Amino acid sequence: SHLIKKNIARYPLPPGPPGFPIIGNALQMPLEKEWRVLADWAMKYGEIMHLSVLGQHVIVLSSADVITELLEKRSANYSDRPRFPMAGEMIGYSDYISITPYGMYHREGRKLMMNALAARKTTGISDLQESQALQLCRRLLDTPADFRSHIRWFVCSTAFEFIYGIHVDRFDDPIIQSVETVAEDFSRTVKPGAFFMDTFPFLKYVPDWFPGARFKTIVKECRERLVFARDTPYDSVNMRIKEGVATPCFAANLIENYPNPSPEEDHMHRCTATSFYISGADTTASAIGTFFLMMTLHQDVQRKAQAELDSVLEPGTLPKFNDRSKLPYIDALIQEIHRCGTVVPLALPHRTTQEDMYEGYRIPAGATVIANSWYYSLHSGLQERSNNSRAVLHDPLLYSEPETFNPERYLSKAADQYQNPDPRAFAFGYGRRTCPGRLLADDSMFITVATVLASFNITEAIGMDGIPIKPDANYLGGALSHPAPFECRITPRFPEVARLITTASATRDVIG
Ligand code: HEM
Repeated sequence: SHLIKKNIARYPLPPGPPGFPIIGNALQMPLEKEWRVLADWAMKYGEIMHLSVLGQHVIVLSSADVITELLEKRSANYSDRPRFPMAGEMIGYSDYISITPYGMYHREGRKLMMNALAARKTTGISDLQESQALQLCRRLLDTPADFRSHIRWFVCSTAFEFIYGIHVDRFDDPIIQSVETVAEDFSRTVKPGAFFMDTFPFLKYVPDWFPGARFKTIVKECRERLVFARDTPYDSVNMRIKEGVATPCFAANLIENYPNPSPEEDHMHRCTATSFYISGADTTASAIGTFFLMMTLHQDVQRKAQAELDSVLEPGTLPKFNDRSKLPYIDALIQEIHRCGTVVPLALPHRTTQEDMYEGYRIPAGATVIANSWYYSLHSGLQERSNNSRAVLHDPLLYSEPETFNPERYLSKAADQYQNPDPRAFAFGYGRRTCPGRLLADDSMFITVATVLASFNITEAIGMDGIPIKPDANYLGGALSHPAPFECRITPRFPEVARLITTASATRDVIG
């Protein structure tokens, strides 16, 4: 093996944009919407590229083939995460599944999550999602203009109820606000290069009083918020178990199944519970946000989806999970939402454990490996440019006219099985790091999309001047991408909607 290693060392690194001595491509790395620039570079340098950022090897993968080969087939070597000195070690996120190094701790945490989610149909999670979707509609009925905070309420309260058995009625509940901030902190600080700290790890040793050391204060605040969000709800479940009044939930199950945890186990359980929230709420909210945005922009798609619902549902009823197999257009719509509004455009960075070879190129050990899953831009200007860039969900070879929002592309698949692959195969990441919450997120999307479209029309908001406002479909964000704030008009499809929602939720409450 020594010989093989020596031989690999002779092979070149993959091609990439020329950098400067020492800092490499650091100055060329955009701080916003990196996926667009990386997609442009990929057109020039190919599906596997090498960048050097302050001595760190970064390998960018931009096609389904190379991603499948490396991140999936060779996943044993591509499943570590880069270290984030600030976010990971100083704030403490490295104990949470999404960026914890590959190994036992990671495997155990994932297993706990996957087991809990595999049983979702029988343990009441699906029932919870159905009733939460009705609550969401009731809120949309009462205060439609606040739809963005209703979406956030929906994902947060569903997560809280499932993890801690705590019912949260209001979005401005202090505990929800605190975990929301933690999720934002995470997205901001985990983005590679977002913070100088993670680019210049030695700054970790700068004393607090040093001018410009404000990041130390930020780290301290982030850390305190994280500890609060991790322990407050978990402790309350512990308390309720002692008092004999706990309701079934993920945390209560853990506490009951492991009656005498070691301090390490207890810490791991707390972090795993919080991981559901940190990784699951913001992501799902972004995808639901894209749903509202796309419905505002594409009335024809909305009409078709509603026509399908009307043809399948008994009059006077709202959708349930049982209806899903009869709603192929709704499923195609969800696929197109994942493609166009890619929530995690660059997945999360992976890291190689050992040196590797691919098509004559050397991939160093410890390299950061980024998969460019992104597709999307409705931006004028970028629309032309986007034809020249390359990334999986945006690859014209896979999805013809990738700029067009068109759910039908998935329905005519029989014509060519290699065209229009299900975007969920990319949108949830890759290999042994693929999103463990995928099916839960997919259920949330289905029940929200179906219930909202059965009940409401979503159209452009009307400005003060009486003219409809067309949202400009811009995306913002750190590691996660969100539709920029926009307005839309949400009106009941027919007069009995209010009664329908009330009756359906009342039936649910009785069953629950
Ligand atoms: C639309 C919703 C969602 C999207 C688009 C999404 C996407 C992703 C992506 C792209 C990754 C990175 C995979 C990789 O590194 O290759 C990921 C990781 C992860 N997601 Fe999700 N996710 C969503 C919802 C959820 C939900 C609901 C949960 C919780 C139940 C969740 C929990 C996680 C966790 C724990 C990880 C880290 C996995 C690991 O590092 O092993 N996600 N997700």
